[in-house]
Amino acid sequence: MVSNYVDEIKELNAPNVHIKDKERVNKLIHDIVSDGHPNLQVVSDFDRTITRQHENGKSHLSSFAMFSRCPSVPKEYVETEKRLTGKYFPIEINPGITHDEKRQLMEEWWSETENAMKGLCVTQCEIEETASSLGPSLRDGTVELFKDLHSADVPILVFSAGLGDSVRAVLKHFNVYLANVKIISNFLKYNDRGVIQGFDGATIHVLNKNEYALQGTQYYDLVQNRSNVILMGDSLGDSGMADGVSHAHAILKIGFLYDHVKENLPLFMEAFDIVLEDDQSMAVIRAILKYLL
Ligand SMILES: Nc1nc2c(ncn2[C@@H]2O[C@H](COP(=O)(O)O)[C@@H](O)[C@H]2O)c(=O)[nH]1
Ligand SMILES: [Mg+2]
Repeated sequence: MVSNYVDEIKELNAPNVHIKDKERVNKLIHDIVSDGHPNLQVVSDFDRTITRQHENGKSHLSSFAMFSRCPSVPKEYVETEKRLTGKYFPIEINPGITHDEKRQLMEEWWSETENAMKGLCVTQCEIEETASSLGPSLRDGTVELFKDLHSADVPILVFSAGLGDSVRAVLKHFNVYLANVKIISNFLKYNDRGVIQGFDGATIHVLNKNEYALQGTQYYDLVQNRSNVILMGDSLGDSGMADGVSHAHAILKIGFLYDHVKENLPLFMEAFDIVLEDDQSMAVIRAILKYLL
């Protein structure tokens, strides 16, 4: 029986892997392995977690950015989206801004984005075609990971503060929008003439995922009896994505760190059990799952 997973799993011994408490990680992996896949669920962020943070040094398009590439999107929206992203993205990844101040600024970003989308006529078909033509690269091993989890009937919640319509389109493009995958995100609301009215339901941004009430959702009913979670995210706010899984027993949190590494590393090591510095793959979660799939 393996007792020291951290030492045994070679992917956890690479120089870009940072673990604050190895004993804790060993215990979490032990509980997840011994309880088996019937007790497991995976909760993952989308933008820059399922998609890569960068490829050949170029950062990747977010799900919102993909929407702005749709042919029907007017120049005014494209310019607004570019201006807002140029203003707010540096704030999002800036470790020197307090949580409360950043939260207010993120709420502003999402609200201004939603207002700019109102009145546009962009069909789901166009969003899917654009995602297919632009499709950002997924982390290496993502398709295999999703297929392995599907074969073992392990639910995956893709919990995104991005644009759910683009998230779904990308997963469909890579044929990983499988029966075990659920998406909770900002989906577009249309009127009966196909005109965008805004987001459907409460807005999810990068700093309120921990408050999003998973209870009462179709996903929550699906995972009632699954007490163990492997959580993956690229933003500090992602570490709270499983807070809504009230019955959770072992929650193993994997954080993908890329921006402002020196300043962010201590914060990420507090928020995540395993921090992967500039790792554009799913190698670590797949190495852990080898023990139970
Ligand atoms: N290019 C744009 N990116 C945006 C915009 N609003 C938010 N965002 C990015 O989305 C992610 C959230 O998605 P998640 O799946 O990671 O939760 C966030 O990190 C922002 O950088 C926008 O208007 N344009
Ligand atoms: Mg993200």
